[in-house]
Amino acid sequence: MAEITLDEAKKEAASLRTQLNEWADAYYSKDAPEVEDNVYDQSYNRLLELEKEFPEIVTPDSITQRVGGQIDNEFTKVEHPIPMLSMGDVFSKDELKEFDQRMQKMVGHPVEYNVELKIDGLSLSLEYENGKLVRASTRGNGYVGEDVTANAHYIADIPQTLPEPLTTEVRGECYMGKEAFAKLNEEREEQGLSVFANPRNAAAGSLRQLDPKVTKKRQLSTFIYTWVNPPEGITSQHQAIERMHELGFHTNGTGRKLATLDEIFDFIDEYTAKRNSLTYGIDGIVLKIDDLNIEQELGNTVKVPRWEIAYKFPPEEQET
Ligand SMILES: NC(=O)c1cnc(N)c2cc(Br)sc12
Repeated sequence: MAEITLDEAKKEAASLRTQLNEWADAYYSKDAPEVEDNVYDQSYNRLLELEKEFPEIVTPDSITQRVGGQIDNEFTKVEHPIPMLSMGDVFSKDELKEFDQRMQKMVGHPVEYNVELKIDGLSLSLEYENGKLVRASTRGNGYVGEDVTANAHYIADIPQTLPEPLTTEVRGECYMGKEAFAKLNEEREEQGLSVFANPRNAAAGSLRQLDPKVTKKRQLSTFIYTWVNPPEGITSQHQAIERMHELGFHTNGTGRKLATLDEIFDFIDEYTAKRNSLTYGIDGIVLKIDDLNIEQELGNTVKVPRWEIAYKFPPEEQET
């Protein structure tokens, strides 16, 4: 950590707490996230770093002292032993090239990527015991999330029972399609209710409901893209997606295993052009090293996995 004085640490910590409280309130109390998960996580981790370096600056009301790290609410808390990390972002093809060079340097040879759409929703974990859905949870701060199992029973594309008695965990994105979003806001406007700013907020507000009957009335969907503990024989991300699809999970069929940057750039150009015509929101493209063993070897930094990156699109022009 760069050398800073106690006084500077106090000032920076106070500023981080104010900002994090505002973001957490927007996310947890208003279902209107103001920033992406990884922006929130960076500030939260910086505050943790300062409080670790200068324990005397910790205050009882600091957001790091709260159960789950955020404003507590009525949801049962769920620990994520394998954290639901966000992911690093890049905003240009040059930066993607640097990422690829970094991967090749670390791995020692060229790597293949599974390239997938980055869905604009909120992260969701699904846990199964002997093939039965026993728990669904949000990411929360990545380490502690909220139990939304009762609501997950009302999301049509989530398999409540698997065709095999697997005890396993998968993760993905809960989202609201553009059509369902427009219909929901139309209904809310007719009822004189506030409207959701975007499908992501609508999905958050519909999944993070204390009353499952409200979730039941909303048309939520999922795309599942991570197998936390894949069975023997599943050695690549591409294979994991295919097998999860066979087990009944709703996976996004656009993923491709690509080996060259030119192919990846073509994929980015293709979905930049297709973005507005998709029935769901995307905010970028995700590159993941396809070989799961390499992913394991590379592991994560304190904040994000080393082996994947999100290429972010510019914000969508709002239709006037
Ligand atoms: N395809 C994917 O891996 C993917 C899609 N959509 C997202 N919002 C995210 C977020 C993380 Br973290 S990974 C991922």
